[in-house]
Amino acid sequence: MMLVNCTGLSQFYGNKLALDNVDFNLGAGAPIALVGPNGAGKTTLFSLMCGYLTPSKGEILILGEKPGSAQLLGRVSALPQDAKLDPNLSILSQLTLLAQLQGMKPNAARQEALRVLTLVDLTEVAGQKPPSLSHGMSKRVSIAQALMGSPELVLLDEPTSGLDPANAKKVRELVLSLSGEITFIISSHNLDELEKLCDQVLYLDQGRLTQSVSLQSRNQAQFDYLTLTMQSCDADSLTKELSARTGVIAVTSKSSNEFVIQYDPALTSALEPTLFSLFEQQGWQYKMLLKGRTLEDTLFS
Ligand SMILES: Nc1ncnc2c1ncn2[C@@H]1O[C@H](COP(=O)(O)OP(=O)(O)OP(=O)(O)O)[C@@H](O)[C@H]1O
Repeated sequence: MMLVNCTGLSQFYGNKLALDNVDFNLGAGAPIALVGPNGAGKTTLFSLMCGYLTPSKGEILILGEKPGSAQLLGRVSALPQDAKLDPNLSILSQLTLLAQLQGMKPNAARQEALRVLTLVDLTEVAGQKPPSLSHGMSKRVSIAQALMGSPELVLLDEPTSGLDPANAKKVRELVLSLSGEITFIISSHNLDELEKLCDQVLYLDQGRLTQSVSLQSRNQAQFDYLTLTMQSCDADSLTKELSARTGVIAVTSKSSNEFVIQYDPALTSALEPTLFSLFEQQGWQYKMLLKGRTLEDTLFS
């Protein structure tokens, strides 16, 4: 069974069309990214998947059921963009209460609350109330809440916004470690992060689904890419020299020291050694050479 089926999905707020005839199907598996500029309709799509909104037109099914239906209780959960915790209850009490609302007995609910707090590395704040937590800690508590029970689908809206780099990394590691059991759909503006986590990317723009990119099939494409960052070089000479190498199809400069090289792997067995000897001949220093191209380049070039 598909995890999400979306057919002709449209959503109006009054006269404002926030989602425009969106169609896609998603299977269970590796994390899926939902990307798009501000106002593209990402939160609206999440709200429809959670059952907070009813579609104006079209249909959405999660695990074959209508979002919000009793059959999905405990199987789908979400970290909303502006998740709020109850300021008057300790973290442990409110997570325990939420676990009880999922049908657990008080003792089991408390154990479950402690289990998810351990996952986000926050057992030490179990007895504290939300106002004494930092923004990043509150965010991790909300992520813990989304992991309670055994959900099959977890929707994370901007899970690392406002987190420091170390905690953002912890959240990414947690998502990866759980992604064998849970399918995550992650909305974020951080393309570098999504690239590390996701195999598939849905790109929304002005309410329309304009691209659905599989990062795996991107790696099996006819042409390959290298992304090159130079320490020092003459950009025009470098572009000219690179373009003259066998198998190179195009060289695009992203900035004065960053270049994307598109090449045909059938015509050159290994381009990298050729590049290294070119740098040596010319006395150019490179900083970084990456196989492939970034998600940003894939979506916007
Ligand atoms: N409750 C609402 N009433 C009226 N218009 C709304 C409402 N919620 C969203 N919109 C509009 O619908 C469109 C899509 O909004 P949405 O919040 O889904 O976008 P988003 O992709 O999540 O944006 P962001 O990246 O800024 O969070 C926007 O034009 C927004 O102004």
